[in-house]
Amino acid sequence: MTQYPVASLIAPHAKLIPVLHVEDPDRAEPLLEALVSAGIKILEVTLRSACGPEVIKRMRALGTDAIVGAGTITKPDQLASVIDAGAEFGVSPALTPALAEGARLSGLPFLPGVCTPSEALFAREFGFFEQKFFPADLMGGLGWIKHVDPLFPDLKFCPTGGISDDNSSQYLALRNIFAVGGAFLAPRELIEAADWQTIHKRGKMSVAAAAR
Ligand SMILES: O=C(O)C(=O)C[C@H](O)[C@H](O)COP(=O)(O)O
Repeated sequence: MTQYPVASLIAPHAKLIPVLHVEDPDRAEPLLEALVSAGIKILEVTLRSACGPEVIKRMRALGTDAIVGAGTITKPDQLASVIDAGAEFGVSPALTPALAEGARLSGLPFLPGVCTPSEALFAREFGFFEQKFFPADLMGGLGWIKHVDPLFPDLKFCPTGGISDDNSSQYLALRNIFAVGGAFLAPRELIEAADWQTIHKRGKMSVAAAAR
């Protein structure tokens, strides 16, 4: 069965994926620099804002070794614009047959959102062995991940929703987790305030907390 790997894009030292909401494209460059210099090597620019593709394009143009993906993909017709912008992977909060088919045809490494065992199997049937578990905190957190591990040993998850420095290392200690994601790594308010120093400082603290 075909796989659309995201985990293989992620170096072993880069297991934190900031989920970014950016409303002003001019924030793209300093935001990327603040995160990369803190040790963050992969990030997800969401399509919650209309300028998401532009932010991705500007981040890619900087030529850092950070891996830049697109998040909040909910419709197949959004795939072309993020691929054009240079997104290296895509993430959805949930999955439909049309989105699964679109993602598969696009060839973009893709992380579909799931939150039940049935959804995990549905995504697997489309060839997605790496999945976003969202919203992790509301749907069972660590317990859910531990329950599904023996049932679906071929699946790996990136929990998102309610992840923080207080629990990231507990999630990352589990065999079937390849990364965790979250807005905590660069909250929207700090991006809007252009507070790059705080984003950088917190990023470094988060990298250290995840390695505990
Ligand atoms: O935007 C998307 O595509 C989503 O699926 C939702 C985000 O991943 C979560 O909202 C992040 O959760 P927090 O870190 O708890 O804020």
